[in-house]
This record gives sequence, C-alpha cells and structure tokens, in this order.
Amino acid sequence: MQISNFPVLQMHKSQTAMRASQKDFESAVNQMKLLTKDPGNEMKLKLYALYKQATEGPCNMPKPGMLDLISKAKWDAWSALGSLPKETAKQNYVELVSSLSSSASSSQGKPDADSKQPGYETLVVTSENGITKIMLNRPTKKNAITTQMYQEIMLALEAAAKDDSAITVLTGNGDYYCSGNDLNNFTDIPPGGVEEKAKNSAILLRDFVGCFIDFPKPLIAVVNGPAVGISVTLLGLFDIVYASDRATFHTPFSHLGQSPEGCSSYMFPKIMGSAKAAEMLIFGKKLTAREACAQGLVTEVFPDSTFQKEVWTRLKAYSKLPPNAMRISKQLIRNVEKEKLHAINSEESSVLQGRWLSDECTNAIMNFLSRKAKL
Ligand SMILES: CCCCC/C=C/CC(=O)SCCNC(=O)CCNC(=O)[C@H](O)C(C)(C)COP(=O)(O)OP(=O)(O)OC[C@H]1O[C@@H](n2cnc3c(N)ncnc32)[C@H](O)[C@@H]1OP(=O)(O)O
Repeated sequence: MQISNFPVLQMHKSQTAMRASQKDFESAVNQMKLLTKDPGNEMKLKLYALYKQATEGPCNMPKPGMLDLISKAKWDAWSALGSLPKETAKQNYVELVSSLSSSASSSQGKPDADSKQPGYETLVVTSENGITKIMLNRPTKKNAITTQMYQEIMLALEAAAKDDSAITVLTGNGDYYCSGNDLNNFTDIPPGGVEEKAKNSAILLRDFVGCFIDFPKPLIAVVNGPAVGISVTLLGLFDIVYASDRATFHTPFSHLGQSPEGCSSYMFPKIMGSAKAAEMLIFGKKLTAREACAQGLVTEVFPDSTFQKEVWTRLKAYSKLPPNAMRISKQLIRNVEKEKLHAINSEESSVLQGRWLSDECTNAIMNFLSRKAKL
C-alpha cells in the first residue's frame, strides 16, 4: 500500500509548515481514548500507522504471516507511510483526531433529523445511541412550562420508559434550562371558575410529578442554564444532575405566594439538610451551580464552554452499560420510598391547590403578567 492510498495524508502533505507540538500530539492521543463512537477499522488503521510512524519512525518490523490478518493489516498500513518524517506523521495524526472529534461533537446535542420523534409541539424528543433526550423547546419564553408542555413531557416520559434506550435525559433549548411553571397557565379559567382551575391544576401537577417518581430508568438532568421553580424541585427525583457553571437554582415560592412541589418538601431537606432546604424553599435563596453541587442537589458542574461536549461524552459512555442492571439498581434505590414520595406529592399538590386561590398568589401572578415583577 502506498501513501497515495490515504487521501487524508495527501491532503495534509502540503501543510507541513504547521508543525504539531509534542503536547498537541499527546493530547490527541488522549482525545482518542475519549472517543465514544467507533471510527471504523479503516480509520483505526490510519491512526495506528501514523502513531507508529510518529513515535518509532519508518516500519522495519518483519512482515507478519499471511494468516495473522490483523497484524498484517497494521504492518501494511505502517509500511505504506514509507519514509514520512516523524514530525509530519505527528501533524497528520493530530489533524485526523481533531477532524474525528469535531464531527463527533457537532453531532452532540444536535439530533439526526431521522431520530427526532414526531408529535411534540413544545419539546424536541430524540432517541439515539441508547439515549432518549427530551428537550424543552420554548427558548424565547425561557422554556416556561405550559399546560400542553406538562402533558407532552408526561407522554415523552411514558414512551421513554418503554423504548429501548438505556438512559433518559431532560434538558432545555436556549440560554435557560427552564423558568418553571408558565404563569399564563393561571389565566385560562374554565367555566367552573378559579376553583375548578385550581383543582384541575393540582391533578395535573400530581400526575406530572408522579411520572418522575415512577420513571423506571436512569433519569439525568442536563441543566444548560438557569432553572426556576418546578424545574428545580424536580431535580431531587433525578438520578444524576449535571449543570453548566452558568446555571442557577431558584425556588421563589414565598415571593409567588406559593409552596413547594416536586416532592422537594421531603427531598431537599434529605439532600441538603433542613437549614439549607429552608433557605431555598421558604426564603427563595438562589444558588449558583457550585453552591447547588456543594449541597448535593447537583452531581457535577462543568464550564459552560465545554459543558455539552463533556456531558454527552460521559452520557454516551454510561448509555453503553448493561441497561437491565441500571434499571434494577435504580428501582432498588427508588422503591424504598416510592409510596412515601407519592403521598408527599399528593399532599404538596393539595396544599398548592389552596395557595393558588389565595390573594398572595393571585397578586404575585398579576404583578408578573402586568410586568411589574420579575424574579
Ligand atoms: C399545572 C400547574 C402546575 C404548577 C406547578 C407550580 C410550579 C411553581 C413554579 O414553577 S414557580 C416559578 C414560576 N416562574 C417564575 O416566576 C419565573 C417568571 N419569569 C421571570 O421572572 C423572568 O422571565 C426570568 C427571570 C425567568 C427571565 O428574565 P429575563 O429578563 O432574562 O427574560 P424575560 O423576562 O424577558 O423572559 C423572556 C420571555 O419569557 C417569558 N417568561 C419567562 N418565564 C416565564 C414564566 N415562568 N411564565 C410565563 N412567561 C415567562 C417572559 O414573560 C418573556 O416573554 P415576552 O418576551 O413575551 O415578554
């Protein structure tokens, strides 16, 4: 095999002016270890040959026997590089790895058109590489959750529970993860009046949170930006919470004349201790991602600039673990408290039903809707 059989090497022959440093080379070698998608045998042979040429120079090993197919393919690939200088081989290796990593990262978070599931108006739901991703998709409204969106999230979770993916991810599109309940939900009053509205909302809330309590597979929150209200309280029911360092966590329930939901009245004190939980749930203290991590609400914080790349690399690796083992482990952890969580969810929903009818709550919502108040 001649060097001309490797178009990618031909392409870079003219670029020898740009030399890769030893550090670039070593970091490309490390980068290869992080690739989660198999680049295929042909590419692996090219990389092998360049690595050998870069580290040992031209191939002077004896040719392996005809029956030792793998060693012979590797020997052929290396020999084909002839007397290519070590420095050029290093450069070509670095560029080849970089092209592989950028094509992998450009597909992260950006689903194939084919994998996008139809039927959702407020979400983008995709399933690929063993991961079902549910993305809140109202970026211009900071992903505030409308009544339709609550229903679509429940449908998406129900479908994800049954599909063949190993893990499920919830994330947001745009600069926010989610700004919580859409406050306009309270303006659509049915013929039965505000009491009926409050009752229906409490039922919807109870069923919605119930789906998170019962979700049978590992559930991961990829918190891409600020999170408010119910999108924060629900985090206590996730198995992993990864956050960008741009994310904040805010539950301004008292400011809104409301009270905690999402089982946070139980989960938050359990996770962070009652004093820290009270500061968030009663006094509406907003936490940075690092504070939320220190208090156990967040699993790990990543720099925003590398957030998507690092998180999806990690999740792709996790999605290859045996799915039944993950499911069984999750259920062992969850089943201990499932009944208790459902009871807490019912109680929180019923208390909120009363709060929604209070003057404190009505005034706070009116203030927001008339743009007098923001968080
Ligand atoms: C079935 C019922 C279940 C109920 C469960 C109960 C849950 C409790 C909660 O979730 S409480 C939390 C409720 N959320 C809020 O109070 C947040 C309100 N929003 C804000 O304070 C701000 O919008 C902000 C701080 C999130 C972002 O401020 P910023 O200045 O960056 O951006 P804008 O305010 O201009 O927002 C852009 C547009 O998005 C609309 N919007 C944002 N959040 C909400 C929301 N929660 N509800 C309704 N609309 C929201 C905002 O009005 C802007 O719209 P516009 O461009 O048309 O003006």
